[in-house]
Amino acid sequence: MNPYIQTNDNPDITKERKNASFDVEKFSEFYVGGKRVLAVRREVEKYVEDRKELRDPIPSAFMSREELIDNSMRKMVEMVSHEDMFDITNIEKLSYYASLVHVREVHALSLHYLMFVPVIQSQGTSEQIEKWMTLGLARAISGTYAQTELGHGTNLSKLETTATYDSKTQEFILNTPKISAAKWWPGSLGKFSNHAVVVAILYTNGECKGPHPFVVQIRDTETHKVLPNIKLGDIGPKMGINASDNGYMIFNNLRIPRENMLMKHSKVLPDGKYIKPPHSKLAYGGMVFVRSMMVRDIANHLAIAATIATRYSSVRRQGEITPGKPEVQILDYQTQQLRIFPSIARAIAFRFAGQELRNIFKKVSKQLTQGNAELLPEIHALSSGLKAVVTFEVQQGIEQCRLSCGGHGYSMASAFPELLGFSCASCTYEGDNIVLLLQVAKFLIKSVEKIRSGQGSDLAEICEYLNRKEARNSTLNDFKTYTNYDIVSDIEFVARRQVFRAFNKFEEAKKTMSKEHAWNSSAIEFCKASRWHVKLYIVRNFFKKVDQDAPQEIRPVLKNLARLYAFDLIASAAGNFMENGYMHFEQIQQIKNGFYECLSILRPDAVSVVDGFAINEIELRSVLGRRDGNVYPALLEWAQNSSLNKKEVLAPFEKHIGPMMKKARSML
Ligand SMILES: CC/C=C\C/C=C\C/C=C\C/C=C\C/C=C\CCCC(=O)SCCNC(=O)CCNC(=O)[C@H](O)C(C)(C)COP(=O)(O)OP(=O)(O)OC[C@H]1O[C@@H](n2cnc3c(N)ncnc32)[C@H](O)[C@@H]1OP(=O)(O)O
Ligand SMILES: Cc1cc2nc3c(=O)[nH]c(=O)nc-3n(C[C@H](O)[C@H](O)[C@H](O)COP(=O)(O)OP(=O)(O)OC[C@H]3O[C@@H](n4cnc5c(N)ncnc54)[C@H](O)[C@@H]3O)c2cc1C
Repeated sequence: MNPYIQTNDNPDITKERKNASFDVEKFSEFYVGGKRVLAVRREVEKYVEDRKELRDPIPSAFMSREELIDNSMRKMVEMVSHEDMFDITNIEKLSYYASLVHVREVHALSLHYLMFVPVIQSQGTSEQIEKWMTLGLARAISGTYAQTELGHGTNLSKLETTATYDSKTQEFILNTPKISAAKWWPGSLGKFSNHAVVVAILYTNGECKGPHPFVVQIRDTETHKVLPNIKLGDIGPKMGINASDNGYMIFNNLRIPRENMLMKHSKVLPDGKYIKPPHSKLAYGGMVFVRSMMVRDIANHLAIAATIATRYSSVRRQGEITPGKPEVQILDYQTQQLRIFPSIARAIAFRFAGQELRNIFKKVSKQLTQGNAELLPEIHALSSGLKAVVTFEVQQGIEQCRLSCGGHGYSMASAFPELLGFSCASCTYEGDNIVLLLQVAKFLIKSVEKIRSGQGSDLAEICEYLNRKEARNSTLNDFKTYTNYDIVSDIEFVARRQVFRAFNKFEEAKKTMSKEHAWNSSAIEFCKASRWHVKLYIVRNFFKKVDQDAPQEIRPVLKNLARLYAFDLIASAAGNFMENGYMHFEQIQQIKNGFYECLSILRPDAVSVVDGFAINEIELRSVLGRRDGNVYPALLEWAQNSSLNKKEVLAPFEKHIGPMMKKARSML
């Protein structure tokens, strides 16, 4: 029994659902992470559906910025008051609940829960955790994470906000020495947070010790007025995420107690003596945490976009394939499938990679709490790489899905503008993608150095392919007999060659210039190497998940999607595979044929696969993607929310165009 089939739905979409070759419910269970997870999601959905107060009174597209903020804050306070749902001991349930209430908004406590509280928890001493976490978890205070400045975001060592220790008073003096040092961008800083973890350059006993985190109260907890020696404000409207008051902050020699420096890893003793952390980058742990959370979350945005585009394309009829026959569903066009189906496959590939990353992150966090930072570089490289590759491809995929919906895709009713606004931001926040790819490259360099110095057996598992023996040619003969193992081996070959190419270029360049200039002159090759390394990880993980974990009933549909993903990857980088004859022209043709076959195998199942993503209507928030496929009446109804439709003749007409035309008529 397919729960998506209901009476009064658009007949085309119903027909699609009836033709599915697999059990949608089984697919959903596997996709979301198990039967129990799906049941919890349904329980949360019902809960939110039944409570009007947790929902938007009108579509958010029709709200002004003030209304957006008011509505978001109202929902946030309502959301947290339902303690059975907002249960911080059950992060899966809580984050799904929050995503249904807030959809694609960053609300006033997003940064509080995502960065302020976790950073205190991971970087604070037990006394600091006791003090700030108790207040934070009770929501007696609300905090944000203020690191980026007007002049510096990426290059943390050159941040300019200073925290100078005064041993006489046992205080830090926070200061913004010049305009470029103003904090700029932190979410919820502009108007709502009353505390912040501020990252500032520490000076003690006259020595600079680099960036460190400090807990700073920035507004009065009773009056909410900005505290003396601080200037705060909103930075203005952005491409998206406008319910959030991203803000600026300027300090004028603000004094805070010594106890406000988060001192789990590095410490400043009362006399100003500095104690180094066990690993110099432990203070960056908050960013690693968010990057590890982002991957699965942003993959879901691509799943949403693909759902909208697929459902809409199944009910939209335009043009003919056979002359004289009725207009076809646009999903039948092969070019439409090219625009949408790779996004369906990627959404799944990225979700599985995000799930795996979260599992690894949990393992590393446990080790870190026991003082073991051995796996920190590995998780930093993996989370940086996945964040960079996934956010970029999600953003590109959403745009392809938008284009596939023609004019209606451009309307806010489609949800694409807000999906795009969010995904564009995710390419930048938590580290610009290029910068993060270069971080991955540093990790790859170390692996190659190990191989070259005869320590190839000592590589992280994720880099073991770098030490495999070179094959001279791809063994691909016919795509039908091209096994998952062969596909991975061929992608490994290209990834390995690119990593060594970048490394060799770097080594060569170092002979004639400084290491830093050599690095810059090899950076494009290194970014390519990092991308291949990450994409290889994603493909391998996708196949592993399908071959080892997927239930038998849904394995064929998932296997087709995994192959579609891999064939697309190879076909769109054919040059890399053909270089030096590793693959020849006919083999690339085989890959393309395989890709075309994957598209046509997916076609009759496409609607059911996106149904299988189990995305609730509230989270979808799209007229084009609605489950019942009744798009046209819904678009007309949606447009009635426009304030322009409230009056028949608008004042600007009476004021400007009306008189102009009247005058023109009188002169004829
Ligand atoms: C409860 C919630 C539930 C669900 C939510 C789910 C999902 C969330 C989804 C959405 C989010 C929604 C809302 C949030 C919205 C916005 C939030 C945005 C917040 C921010 O943007 S905060 C600011 C982020 N800023 C950055 O990321 C800056 C990027 N820069 C850097 O990371 C670093 O500066 C650097 C890595 C580029 C360089 O650092 P450096 O100057 O110190 O460099 P060095 O050359 O000295 O050292 C490099 C050396 O160090 C290693 N290294 C670097 N970082 C790390 C690390 N983190 N861990 C370990 N090692 C690290 C690096 O590899 C080099 O090593 P080497 O040995 O020297 O080669
Ligand atoms: C919506 C949104 C929310 C945000 N929220 C927060 C927040 O809550 N708290 C917070 O502290 N910050 C926040 N930020 C800031 C964000 O983290 C930074 O914008 C981001 O880290 C990039 O830094 P930047 O803006 O200084 O870019 P820059 O570092 O100036 O980068 C600009 C360009 O220069 C290139 N570049 C820079 N350095 C290098 C290099 N070493 N090698 C090669 N190329 C380089 C980059 O690739 C990029 O193309 C937010 C940003 C956005 C958009």
